[in-house]
Amino acid sequence: MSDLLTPEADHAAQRAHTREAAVECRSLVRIYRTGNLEVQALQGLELRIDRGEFVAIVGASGSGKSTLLGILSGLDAPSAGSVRVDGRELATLGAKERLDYRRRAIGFVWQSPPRNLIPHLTAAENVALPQRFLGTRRSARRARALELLDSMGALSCRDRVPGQLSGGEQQRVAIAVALANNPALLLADEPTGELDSDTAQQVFAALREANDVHGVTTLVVTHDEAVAGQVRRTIAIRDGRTSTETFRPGAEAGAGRGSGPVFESDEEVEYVVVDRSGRLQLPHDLVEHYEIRDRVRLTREPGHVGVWPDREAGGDAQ
Ligand SMILES: Nc1ncnc2c1ncn2[C@@H]1O[C@H](COP(=O)(O)OP(=O)(O)OP(=O)(O)O)[C@@H](O)[C@H]1O
Repeated sequence: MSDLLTPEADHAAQRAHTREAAVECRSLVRIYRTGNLEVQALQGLELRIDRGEFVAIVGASGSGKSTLLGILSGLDAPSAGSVRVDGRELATLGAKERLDYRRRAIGFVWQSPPRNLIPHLTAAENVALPQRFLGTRRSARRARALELLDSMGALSCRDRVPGQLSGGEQQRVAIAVALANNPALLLADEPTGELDSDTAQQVFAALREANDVHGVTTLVVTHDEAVAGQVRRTIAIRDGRTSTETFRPGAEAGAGRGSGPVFESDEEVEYVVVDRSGRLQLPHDLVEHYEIRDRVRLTREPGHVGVWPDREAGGDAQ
């Protein structure tokens, strides 16, 4: 809250907010229609990610995570709202611009290793291929492919086809492919979902490397708490909206932690997202724990707002 900040800190916070974000979604809506059925997969989602951030997206099955990635990757378009990536408004892109956006601005890693690579090409050829779309010369393509494979710890895989690689090796090659055109945004949908925990750690380390060394803004959808626990910022999606955010200042050192409603400690701070109309969604476990029903009572306190279960509605004030 601004009354807790010094004027300098307040200005710095404002400057940070007006800087162009890598990703900015405003009131994002995606409705799927099949016959008479309508599913609102995204229901006014708000999201801002700064350049160079590494963010994990978590949420129950069906909460809208893949739908969001589909839109950010340019494979799908929103039904309403605005989505800007690296300065481009995606909702209004034409077909040609969309293809150009997908080739230049986005790197994508799917959950299933075989889906990421072309089976009859070697690892080096897979990494070289996307660069052809940008007209990069053959020798430069090969050199960049080897450099990226090396940085992903997969140089020894260069002359093997995907069928001769383990699942973890395939995913590390897939990250190199995703980085080939120096994208603004690296998206990964459950990239460790089909791997054992040791291999998952190696693939996750490769994603960190992509973010740290190559500086690419990285967004990873994951169910894996061990993975989410190592990311500085985790955003939870519930019912098609961003609901909570958890910051872990110690995450860079690889300090994994369990999940749970943690408000504030030396290591972890949990925030609830407030949309532009002032709406917020209380985490489910708090709603249950404090027996919150229908409405809450708000109190103005110095420097913060108190949220109280409504006694008349049966809640037990804490
Ligand atoms: N092509 C589609 N047609 C109709 N409904 C869809 C389609 N794709 C997704 N949905 C619905 O939209 C909602 C969000 O789906 P989405 O795949 O984005 O969720 P998710 O959080 O990625 O789930 P999971 O973790 O299981 O992959 C779900 O109710 C899903 O059934």
